[in-house]
Amino acid sequence: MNQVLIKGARLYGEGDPVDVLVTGGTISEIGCVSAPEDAEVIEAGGQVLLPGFVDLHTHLREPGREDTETIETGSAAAALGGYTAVFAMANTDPVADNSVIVEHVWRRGREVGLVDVHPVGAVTVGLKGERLAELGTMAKSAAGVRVFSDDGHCVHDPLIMRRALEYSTALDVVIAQHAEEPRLTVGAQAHEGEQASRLGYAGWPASAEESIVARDCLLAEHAGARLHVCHVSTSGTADVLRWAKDRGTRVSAEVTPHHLLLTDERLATYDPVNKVNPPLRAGADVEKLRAALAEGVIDCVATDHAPHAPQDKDCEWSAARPGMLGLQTALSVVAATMVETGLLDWRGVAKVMSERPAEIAGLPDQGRPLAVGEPANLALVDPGAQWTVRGAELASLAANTPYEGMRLPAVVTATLLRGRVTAREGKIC
Ligand SMILES: NC(=O)N[C@@H](CC(=O)O)C(=O)O
Ligand SMILES: [Zn+2]
Ligand SMILES: [Zn+2]
Repeated sequence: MNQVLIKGARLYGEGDPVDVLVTGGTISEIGCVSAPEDAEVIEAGGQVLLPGFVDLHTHLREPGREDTETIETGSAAAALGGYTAVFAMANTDPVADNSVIVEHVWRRGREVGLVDVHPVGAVTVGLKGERLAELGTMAKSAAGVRVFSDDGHCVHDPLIMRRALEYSTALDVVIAQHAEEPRLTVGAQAHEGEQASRLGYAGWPASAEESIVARDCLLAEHAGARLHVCHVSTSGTADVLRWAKDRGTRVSAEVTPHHLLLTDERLATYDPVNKVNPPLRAGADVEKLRAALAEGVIDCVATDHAPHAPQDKDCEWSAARPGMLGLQTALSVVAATMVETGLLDWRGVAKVMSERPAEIAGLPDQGRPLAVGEPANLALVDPGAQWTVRGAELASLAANTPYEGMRLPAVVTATLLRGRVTAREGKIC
């Protein structure tokens, strides 16, 4: 049986270094272990061992835009970023609104084998917001869809959203909402505020997000359903989430690394690499989002990894597509914004990047404790190392990273999926 020995790792960055032996797909021994014959040995030198990361929000672009990302290249980016499971959004072409597409994505992910690729099913047919898609058929398909979202679009019709939430309770699935009241964002190009006025962009108001989140929390509460809020970007949304959670609403939420680090000040260059939906917000929002994540008001970090072709990004701002790469930089941005600031320790990072997202999506074998008998889905992180981001060197087919040339802390040095090394020292295995 395949064996891997991780020598001298600090579990969750705590205590003295220990050796972790992985046999088959399982952690078989923790302590002082001498290397069995034939075991692959990883010298950890005191690095931080965490459960493999789980991304609830990834765009892999297959089928339809294989020129920007495929399940294979996106899986490689995920493995290099420390991920062992990703949720592939439904806004592909054709849309993942039926069991044929979700089963294709699921099977292709298995064939590539670098990360568990879980397809997200669309809530409405063709993401049009008019008719519910066949949620039950997708949930019962081989792909076993557990998360549904029209991401890229908001399920804005309250009657359709109510029906989706009610239907979801019988299937025990979660509806993930891209919260954007479309009537409030017609022509919107940037966060509504001083910067947008100065640059002459139509504003994307915070209330477009907050009004939908408040509405959906109430709809979910009345339906007894589970709601997940995608890419929270405003301070007011954090307040609404706290209010809803205090009432006992079954709501969870994610924040992206870019909304934890970047502000709309970046827009001064007019470079569309900074264009994203929801838009980069003000400094006060960023501060509030970090605090809300540290407190658990926001449950987890999700990348919203959104690859785009050069011709869709290197153009006039208003014509450019929104979205930015995220899988390979997420851990480092979380280290910079949450760990170096003292807001989270590494155990906290395990919670927001692995344990909570696995719970939200109902994955039984991810986000598990680092203990004997548990599945060996692992990420090894060198907390003291730094690296310089180069879009062209990332595994994604696209290169639209907003962190180009930035020096970031913390490097993922190895990733294990069910005991198999998928990435090591920046290379795919
Ligand atoms: N985040 C983005 O700006 N873009 C996403 C869609 C989305 O997440 O809303 C995309 O698919 O490119
Ligand atoms: Zn979205
Ligand atoms: Zn998205």
